[in-house]
Amino acid sequence: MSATRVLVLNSGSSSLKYQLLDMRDSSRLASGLVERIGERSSRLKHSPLATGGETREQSAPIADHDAALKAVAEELAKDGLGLDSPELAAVGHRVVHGGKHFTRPTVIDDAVLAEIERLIPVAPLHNPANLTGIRTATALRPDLPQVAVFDTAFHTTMPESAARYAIDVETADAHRVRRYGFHGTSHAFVSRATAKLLGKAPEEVNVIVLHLGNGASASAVEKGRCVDTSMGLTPLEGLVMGTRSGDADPAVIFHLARVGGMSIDEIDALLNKKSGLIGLCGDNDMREIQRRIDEGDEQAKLAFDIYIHRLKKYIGAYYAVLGRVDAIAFTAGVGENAAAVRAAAVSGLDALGLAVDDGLNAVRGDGPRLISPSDARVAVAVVPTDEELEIATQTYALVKTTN
Ligand SMILES: Nc1ncnc2c1ncn2[C@@H]1O[C@H](COP(=O)(O)OP(=O)(O)O)[C@@H](O)[C@H]1O
Ligand SMILES: CC(=O)OP(=O)(O)O
Ligand SMILES: [Mg+2]
Repeated sequence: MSATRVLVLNSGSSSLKYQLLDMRDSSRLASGLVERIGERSSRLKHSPLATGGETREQSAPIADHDAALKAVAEELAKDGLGLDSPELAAVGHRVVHGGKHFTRPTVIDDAVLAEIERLIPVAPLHNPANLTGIRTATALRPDLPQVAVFDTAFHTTMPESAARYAIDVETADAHRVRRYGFHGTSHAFVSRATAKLLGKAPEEVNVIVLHLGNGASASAVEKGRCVDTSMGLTPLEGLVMGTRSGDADPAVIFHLARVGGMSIDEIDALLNKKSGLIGLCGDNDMREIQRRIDEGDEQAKLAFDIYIHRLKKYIGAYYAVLGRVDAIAFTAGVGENAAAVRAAAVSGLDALGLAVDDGLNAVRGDGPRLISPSDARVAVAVVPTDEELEIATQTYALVKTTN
């Protein structure tokens, strides 16, 4: 097969991230981002890496994900990398919710589309955007395989003891209420990269992965297989996130409805969009929170402390789930960049063999690196995630064999 390029689309609720890769050597030909889709201040940033050209930016209202992808296709075409290229082998789509049955990357057909659509109620921020990306890409290149790579796939190995909520089994099964987990492509990629950093095979190590981006989740990976993860039926459960509350007593919802007079939709928006760091201190960007803490802002400090407290609880919980831990890996925007978060998350955990070396932790770098003292019992590592590369790799492996 001569076509060796894969376009990867990662559609978020208000953003579209994309990369075009050549799978002969996994090199990036172009990458970019459309932000604030649906707002008046939308922005497209496109880096034509293959031509070595300057990054191009444009600000103009982009109404929805359909318009966003069409604008991206135009940018790619300017560099001779348009969707009409015969060198394009497939489009790989990040699909956030794949339910229980999609355990691997899947070529999208009508039945797959219908299933992704059926799952919208449990991924209302993500699956609609993913569907638009798929439909628009299909319209632009109907002959091309469109592949879905599911955030939930890596977590389908969780045992029932971790995947089930302790609620009435009949009701739960009737409505498919169970813990699915998300960010799986990242947890899979990072747990493998962590094993490699330790000079081991994935089957030889137990790793706790902390994916701390705007959305955040932890996972316990035993010998390469996920055995627990912090997100559940939806990406709302678990850690404190940029705008999501993470764990809260479910009775908070009844209370806000009965006593606070809020509707279910209002509570949904409150917990998903107006909680977490932004709800606690008005900022969801860890850089801004750290700047405010440095200036003595107590509200920002409390938000940080709540974020860290939750993170520590999950480290302890997954330590217990795994029994033996070889490494803890920090990844995504906060995990890769915020040294203060990493230091605070493991502080006081010496009895568990966990510590960071302040010098190593402060060093900024691009690749996977250890930040624990050389004699530490458990390795603590910073392992940059690359969801786009992982999606492209899985997509290309699938179309190479089916074409
Ligand atoms: N240099 C930095 N220091 C601290 N936090 C950072 C830094 N750069 C990015 N972040 C954090 O990373 C977040 C974005 O992470 P990312 O993994 O890109 O999220 P997402 O994929 O959910 O958009 C930002 O909201 C910010 O909190
Ligand atoms: C599932 C999820 O939370 O994704 P993101 O971090 O991209 O919002
Ligand atoms: Mg992300």
